[in-house]
Amino acid sequence: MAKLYYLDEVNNLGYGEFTDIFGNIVEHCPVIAAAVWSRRPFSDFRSMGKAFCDVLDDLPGCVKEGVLRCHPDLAGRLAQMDTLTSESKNEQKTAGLLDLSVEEQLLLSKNNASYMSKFQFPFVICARENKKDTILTNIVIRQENCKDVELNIGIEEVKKIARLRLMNIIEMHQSNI
Ligand SMILES: NC(=O)N[C@H]1NC(=O)NC1=O
Repeated sequence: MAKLYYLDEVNNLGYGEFTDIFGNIVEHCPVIAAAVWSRRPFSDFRSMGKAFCDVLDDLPGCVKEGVLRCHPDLAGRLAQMDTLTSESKNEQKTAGLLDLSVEEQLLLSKNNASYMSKFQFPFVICARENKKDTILTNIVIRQENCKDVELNIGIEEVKKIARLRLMNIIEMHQSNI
């Protein structure tokens, strides 16, 4: 089990250590953690989570697209090669995406490709808050949206993923130190 950090420890970290620890709160985007560092001290878990959300909200649209592009396709090539980050692998596993039937795999691959071709960024959804059936439904429905709407939905999903990843690293109980 990975070490859990108390907020008072987090508030005292230098930016190098902070970025090492929180660099994948947003998938493959350590620059977001490096920006969040300067928003310390955090009074509670909520304010730390909000700092990640605020940095994401402040990004221009083209960089938000870049953040989405740092996410792997669900049950895509990286999953098949077993080269996902440990966070993404656990999330995809929890949703049942690493255990698809041949038909489900083909359906998801086809929709990953058509979504990408329409929006030029991958379909992003918080896998831990969904199951494979809702993901397979959502990837079809969301292709009806326009690009601006999908960019916003994608970033909101990144925030949900970030909040759950943060919960795995931050000790929620008060430190007695
Ligand atoms: N494409 C996509 O949604 N990927 C992400 N979703 C999630 O919960 N973890 C991921 O890596």
